[in-house]
Formats: sequence, C-alpha cells, structure tokens
Amino acid sequence: MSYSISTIHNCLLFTIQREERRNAIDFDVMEGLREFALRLHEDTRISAGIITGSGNQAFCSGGDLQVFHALETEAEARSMLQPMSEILVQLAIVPVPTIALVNGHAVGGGCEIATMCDFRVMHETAKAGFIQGSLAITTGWGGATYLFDKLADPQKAFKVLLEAKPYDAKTLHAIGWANDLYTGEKEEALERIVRQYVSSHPSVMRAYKSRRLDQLNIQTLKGQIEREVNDCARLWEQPAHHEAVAKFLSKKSK
Ligand SMILES: CCCC(=O)SCCNC(=O)CCNC(=O)[C@H](O)C(C)(C)COP(=O)(O)OP(=O)(O)OC[C@H]1O[C@@H](n2cnc3c(N)ncnc32)[C@H](O)[C@@H]1OP(=O)(O)O
Repeated sequence: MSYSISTIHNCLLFTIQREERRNAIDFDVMEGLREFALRLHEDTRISAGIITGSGNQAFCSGGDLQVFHALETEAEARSMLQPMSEILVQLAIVPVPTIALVNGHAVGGGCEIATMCDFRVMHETAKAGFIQGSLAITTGWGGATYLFDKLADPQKAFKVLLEAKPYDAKTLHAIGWANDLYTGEKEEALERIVRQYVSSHPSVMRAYKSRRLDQLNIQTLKGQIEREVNDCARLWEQPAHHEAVAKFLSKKSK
C-alpha cells in the first residue's frame, strides 16, 4: 500500500508510504487522500487531520514524474490535475483543523499539499518550495491559491512562486509558511502537535474551524483553483515541460 491512514489520540493521520520515491504522489496516493478527506468529513469523533511522509528524507516530492510523464497533452494533464485539485479542496474544507508534519523535503505538488493544510510543522533540516517553475509549469493542484491565502504578505507569496526553488526551514518560518519548527524524531513531533494544536475539546476544534471557513469564499477559491489547473495543463503539453522532466528522469537512470 502506498499510503496508510491511522489514528493517533483523536487525530486521523495520513502517511504517504513511498519512501523510495521520496513520497511522490501517484494515482493510488490520490485515492488515499480522497478517502482521508471523506473520513475527516464524516467521522465526528476526529478532532484534527495530520498529513506526513514516511521516513526522514521527504514529506512529499510532488507528482510522481515517472508515472505522470505518461500524460502528454493538455487534456491528459487535466485528467490528473483537476481531480487532485478537487481532492485538495475537499481537504481544505474539512470540519477540523489540518496539519502538515513536514518531516523532510516538500517540493512541487508536495509543497501544494502542505500549503493547503491549516498549519505546517517542519523539521529544521527540511526544505520546501514551489519548484514547478523549474519544470516549465505552474502549480496545478491549487497551491498558488492556498499560498496567497496563507501568507500575510502577498508580495512574499508571489516571490516564492516566481523563484521556484526550495527554501530552508528557517526562511519559511520567518515568512510565516512554517508555523513551528522541530528537531529530533517525527514521533515526538507528532505527540507535540497533538498537545499543542489539538488540546481543546473536539467541539471547540470544530467550531473554530467553522469560523476559519467563514473567512473563505469557497466558490471564489474553486474558481481561482480552476484557473490554476487550466494554466498548468496548458503549459504541461509544451516541449519545455517534457524536456525538463526527461532531464530529471535521465539523471535517475545514470
Ligand atoms: C504534478 C504536480 C506538479 C509537481 O509536483 S512538479 C514537481 C515534481 N517533483 C520534482 O521535480 C521533485 C523531484 N525530486 C527531487 O528534486 C529530489 O528527489 C528531492 C525530493 C529533493 C529529494 O532528493 P534526494 O533525497 O537526493 O533523493 P533523490 O533525488 O536521489 O531521489 C531518490 C529516488 O526517488 C526518486 N524520486 C524523487 N522524486 C521523485 C518524483 N517526484 N517522482 C518520481 N520519482 C522521484 C528519484 O528518481 C530516486 O529514484 P532512484 O533511487 O534513482 O531509483
């Protein structure tokens, strides 16, 4: 199985289990995230959702470049980008807070997933960034929309997207992307997250998440994300993107 869903205290924990590919997202993990969102919507005993990656090297390295390389045209790209963006919207609007435990690198789509969550707790040696630009595409799962919503300074969000590079944890903490940094083991960080972020009564957690959702206009959010999907799909079919992916994959075979 390329993912697991378990409970820790009264939280639901989603772990991407693809350490050998730095927890890249394939179609199976997409289905897992759909199931995770559904359970967070339906199980009223749950107080929070946490997403992390297996091992210590990566939270998530984005889309699986080997698997998604088979998608060539704009329409083929959209057939993956659109459902994934819809899954992330479903996760963004779950009735409980969500936390990304960024245990290692979070790049590309991995950074989009972490940014969609309400909070990000990051290992001090991890790096994260919207590197899509270096592959001649844009964010396509809603990441830019979530970033503009999460960072207080839209200029900083804009710059982070344009620079298309991974940043260290200290920098991400300073600009407000990472809410907390941790050292040591992931298991200890998980316990700390539960103590720190999930200490209130479940009904309090849910009530405050409702107030947070009051701040979002879901229809506007969906419209912005749809435009993001369109941009990414359009750029996806261009030779510049396929060449950049082929370059990464050829490094792998050497
Ligand atoms: C569709 C949504 C849009 C996107 O997500 S676009 C962005 C796609 N992601 C990327 O370009 C990131 C590619 N990966 C990397 O830059 C690095 O692997 C990363 C995450 C910084 C980790 O670096 P290292 O710890 O040095 O690991 P490494 O490069 O030696 O990789 C270890 C093995 O994992 C594989 N891998 C890493 N990221 C992958 C990916 N996204 N898709 C498919 N395979 C991936 C990599 O090829 C390598 O495999 P192998 O051991 O050579 O067989």
